[in-house]
Amino acid sequence: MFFLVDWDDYDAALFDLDGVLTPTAEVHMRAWRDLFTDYLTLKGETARPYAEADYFDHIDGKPRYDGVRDFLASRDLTLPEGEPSDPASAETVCGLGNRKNDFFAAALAADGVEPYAGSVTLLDHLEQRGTKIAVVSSSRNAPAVLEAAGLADRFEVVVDGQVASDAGLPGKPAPDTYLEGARRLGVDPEHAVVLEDAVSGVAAGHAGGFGLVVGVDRGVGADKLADAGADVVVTDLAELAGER
Ligand SMILES: O=P(O)(O)OC[C@H]1O[C@@H](O)[C@H](O)[C@@H](O)[C@@H]1O
Repeated sequence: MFFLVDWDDYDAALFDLDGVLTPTAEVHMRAWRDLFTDYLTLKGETARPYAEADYFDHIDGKPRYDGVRDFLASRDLTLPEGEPSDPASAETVCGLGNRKNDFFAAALAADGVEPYAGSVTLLDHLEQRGTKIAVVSSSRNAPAVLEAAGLADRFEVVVDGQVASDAGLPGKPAPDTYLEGARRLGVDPEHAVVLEDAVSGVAAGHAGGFGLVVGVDRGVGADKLADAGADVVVTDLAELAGER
């Protein structure tokens, strides 16, 4: 059998979470749809209604408030930034982001989350061969999602949205959070693999000079991931769990 990655060439793998290890990109996607559909309707805005493509084009993979700001900009709308502590009722970038988080948290509590089976197969494979692993997620919910999915104990290094915000690191598509993940693992980015399902995340891995960027196509499209800098594109991480 032919495998796409020769793990002997790399010391570490840095995984995005939502859409790569767990199917929670869909949960985020629905929460964003609920937020912006309500928001545009209640405002009586004449702006084009929210559509599924908006998630992939403006929001996917980015930190919470960047997603709000970038979607509003796509409709020529601006709001005051506000503060992360803003209540969900506040009409600010942070308030809307926190409103979306209420939708996300309710769905996570109601439905729980199971990791992708193929992703667990790859994690087991890497653990067996001693390859270092980390999670690099834009989400402030990453620790809760890892816990709910039963994956928390597998990762000593987790760079999430809260860690990035505390350290003042710009979010994806900037490479900084992935570079921080590599630094915390003690590996050279050239000898590490980034695994990402979002265009913004693939672009971050590419900009960071990582040895290999794997695009995981969960609906974005292989062409878009390759255009953003993915070296290989797979649809299931089990495709990478073997020796070449
Ligand atoms: O959970 P948070 O902190 O609101 O972060 C949201 C973002 O988290 C990312 O991991 C997802 O890929 C994004 O699409 C999502 O919008």
